[in-house]
Amino acid sequence: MAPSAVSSSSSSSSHPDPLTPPIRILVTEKLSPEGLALLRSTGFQVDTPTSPPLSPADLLKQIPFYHALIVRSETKVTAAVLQAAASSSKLRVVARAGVGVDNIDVDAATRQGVIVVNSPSGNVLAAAEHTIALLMAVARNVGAADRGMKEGRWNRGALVGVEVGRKVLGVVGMGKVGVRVARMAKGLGMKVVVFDPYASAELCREVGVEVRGKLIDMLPEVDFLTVHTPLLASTANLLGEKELRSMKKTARVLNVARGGVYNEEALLKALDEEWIAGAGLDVFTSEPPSAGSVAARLAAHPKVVSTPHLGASTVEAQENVSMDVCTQVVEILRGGLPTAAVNAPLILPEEYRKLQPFVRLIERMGSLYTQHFARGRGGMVGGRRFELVYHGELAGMSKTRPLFAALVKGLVSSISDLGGRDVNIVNATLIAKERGLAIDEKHVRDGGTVPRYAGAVTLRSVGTDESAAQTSEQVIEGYASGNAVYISKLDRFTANFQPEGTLLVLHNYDEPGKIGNVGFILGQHKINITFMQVAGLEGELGPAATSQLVQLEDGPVEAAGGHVAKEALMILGVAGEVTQEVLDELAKSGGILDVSLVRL
Ligand SMILES: NC(=O)C1=CN([C@@H]2O[C@H](COP(=O)(O)OP(=O)(O)OC[C@H]3O[C@@H](n4cnc5c(N)ncnc54)[C@H](O)[C@@H]3O)[C@@H](O)[C@H]2O)C=CC1
Ligand SMILES: O=C(O)C(=O)COP(=O)(O)O
Repeated sequence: MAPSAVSSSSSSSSHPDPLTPPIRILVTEKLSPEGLALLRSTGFQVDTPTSPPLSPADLLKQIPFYHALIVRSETKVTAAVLQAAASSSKLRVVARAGVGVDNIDVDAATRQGVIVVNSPSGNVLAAAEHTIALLMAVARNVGAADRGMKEGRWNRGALVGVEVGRKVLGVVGMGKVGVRVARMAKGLGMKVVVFDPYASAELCREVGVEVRGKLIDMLPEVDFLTVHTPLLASTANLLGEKELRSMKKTARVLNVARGGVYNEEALLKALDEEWIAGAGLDVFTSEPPSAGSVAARLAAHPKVVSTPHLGASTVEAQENVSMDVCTQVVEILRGGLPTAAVNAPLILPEEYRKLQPFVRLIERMGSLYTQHFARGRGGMVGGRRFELVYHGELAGMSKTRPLFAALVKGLVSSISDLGGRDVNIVNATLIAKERGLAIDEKHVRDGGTVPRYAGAVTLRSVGTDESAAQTSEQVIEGYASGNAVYISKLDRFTANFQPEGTLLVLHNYDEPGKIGNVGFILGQHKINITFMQVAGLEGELGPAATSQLVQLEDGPVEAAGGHVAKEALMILGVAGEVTQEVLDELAKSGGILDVSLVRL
């Protein structure tokens, strides 16, 4: 059923599509025709906005019918919208034809596995130019002069302005827009000072701006102030009463970023009480400002030049953003990768059913590696060479990027924070490089040592460092059966356990009484054992077993009963708090070689 508040069109497809047609795309705001034509040329059904636009209630009703949603700044893609979309599991992507994604609940989208993409630079020149337009308009009272002329007044005396050349412009946020504004302002003969705690010092030097360490210290020196930060919890109300009071009475402020970066009530007061001289505002906390709101009073204020969120509204910018996001939507709906994902996942929706168990398996193998081999045994993850060997059905797959990303994620996420970044398909290669992880992928069609499973993986690691400990080979093997994943080999031991929850891996001599001792220690600490498995040496029953005996100095170990002790791994699933004290007690218990605690 076609939605009532939108018109639709489609054309036949020349490309195979992984989703079941008809593939439907909802565009809720005006988008340049170039992008729409691209969508239609792929055979997708594109529903474009009609007048009046979809209400929030209508959007909730319509969204379950769509695979993609394309918006600009007016549509609020709330958690409720994403929840409604989840009812049909169709929605793959929300595309923002522009920069700011503050109107999209990105976390909720991530939780639902919906990719959010934007056009990170398609409209930044337009936004910068609009900032300069407002700068000049505010300096020369262009708005009031135009209004007066249209109303038949010739009031030159009341419209004397100020020059911008040789004045100081303060820029808050030296990102893509901020840098362009700074360059243009320099071209106008202004001195530019900037505040951006995350800006590159080199870039600032290159643009020729002076960096200030504290916003509050910069404010008293500026004649004009412009903000170019995203709207985040940390930038909301960045400019409040205290900040505005610290400025010159002749200063003028600009906002082509987002309503709310200046506290609107404080700004209104600053204008009314003449703490500052004027403002140029393109954005407001509610758009359009609701009648009687502070935003509406600001827009109507005689000292304000206001525009209705026109920063990105140029023919060129709209063509850019339209093509940027429509190209990405097509790519995602065909199972490919976006170029500007705001929340890139580890795995794309299209690949989900087939790859998901292996992504989970490999992520857990990576995490098990780090916690068992590297952390548990004082080794390292960085500086090692890893080999991911795909067997069985996986050997025939060419698109293994999510598996590579899953390994990087598993290896690094349990040991350190990623500087605020989560590993995903877009950044995995970069993060691996930063961490010094060399990862090779191999496809082995003969099934290797695990031929009985439909899809199995071997993770092998060799140190690139000179020391013996770092060069030794370490191996983990695993396989997926249905949705469940299993570890079938850990180091030299043949196992069969699900890598889940909290695990204790004890490397020990396989001799009587060991299990009882371990159980006793855990019991004393009120730790429950949820499962237990003893993993023997690989090929234990065959001739290889004898060569795997533990060598301590001169010869094989004599166990308590006088027989030769062999090594084993005891793998325990546990529930309860495993403290360092517990680990130390276990490690000291007779016959235990080492213990590692693994949380998966
Ligand atoms: N009015 C309009 O039509 C348009 C508005 N925009 C708005 O402009 C914003 C900026 O766009 P871009 O320059 O492309 O973003 P960007 O991400 O390239 O730059 C943002 C800059 O803000 C800085 N920043 C973040 N928190 C800060 C803080 N607390 N104090 C100082 N600096 C901080 C960042 O370090 C970064 O350099 C967008 O998020 C969007 O909201 C963008 C395009 C059009
Ligand atoms: O790209 C941005 O962040 C903008 O603010 C542009 O908004 P718009 O697409 O014109 O509604």
